[in-house]
Amino acid sequence: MLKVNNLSKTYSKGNTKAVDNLNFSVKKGEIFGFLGPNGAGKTTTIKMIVGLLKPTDGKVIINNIDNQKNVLQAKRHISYVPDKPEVLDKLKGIGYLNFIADVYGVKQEDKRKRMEYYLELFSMKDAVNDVISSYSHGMKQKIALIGALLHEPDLFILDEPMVGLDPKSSYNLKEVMRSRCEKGKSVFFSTHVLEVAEKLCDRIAIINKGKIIAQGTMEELRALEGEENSLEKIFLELTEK
Ligand SMILES: Nc1ncnc2c1ncn2[C@@H]1O[C@H](COP(=O)(O)OP(=O)(O)OP(=O)(O)O)[C@@H](O)[C@H]1O
Repeated sequence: MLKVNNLSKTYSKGNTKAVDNLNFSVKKGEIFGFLGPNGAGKTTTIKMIVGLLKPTDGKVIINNIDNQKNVLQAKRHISYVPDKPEVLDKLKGIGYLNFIADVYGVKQEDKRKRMEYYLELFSMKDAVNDVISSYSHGMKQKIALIGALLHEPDLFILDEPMVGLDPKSSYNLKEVMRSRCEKGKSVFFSTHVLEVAEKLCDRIAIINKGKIIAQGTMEELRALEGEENSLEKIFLELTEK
């Protein structure tokens, strides 16, 4: 589903590599967690995966499509929700959702059913006719999430998705992530919430100072640092080395 090959990024302002030769892949039907301390390179990596930043080196392949050679085709397979979603403020929630569904060519009947389902799930039915500029941070995040789910992406990419969500919405989002994987779709997300990663992810990669320092299933990560260790302990031990 997603292959990241020798991916690097050096910002023109900085001398050091923000992302340094990353290699990993996300399989069909898998939830993949991307963990790392502040400034480790998570957002930079995600922006390269979704085609918002040009890599200095390396490749991103989405469903066998090189995202630098065929940006639009690659984008059809993904949805991305950034950590601070910038949804079109002047639109009403419903206008935004219709706009996104039309961009992706979602059929009317599918659009109606999916909107109804996700608006109910994320308690946004009452707010959908209000202007987005009147929404709270969490509500903006939820309308962005709903918009991102309308075209049933093969790969759902989320940067810090739990930040700003109330417990019920956070729980529901985790359920959505699980159900996407049961349908053979994939999820890639960054998080600082280690308990979420531990419970939810099939595989995890830990990035520190631009480099992946460990990746694998929870069992494989535990084998690196000791059988009994929680992800928190493994994370702290690996990132403080
Ligand atoms: N536009 C930019 N120009 C120059 N340097 C940048 C830019 N964006 C990020 N960086 C640098 O790249 C490195 C990685 O940043 P990035 O935002 O990818 O980290 P992150 O893991 O997402 O961090 P956080 O968890 O704090 O959000 C940092 O050293 C940061 O200062």
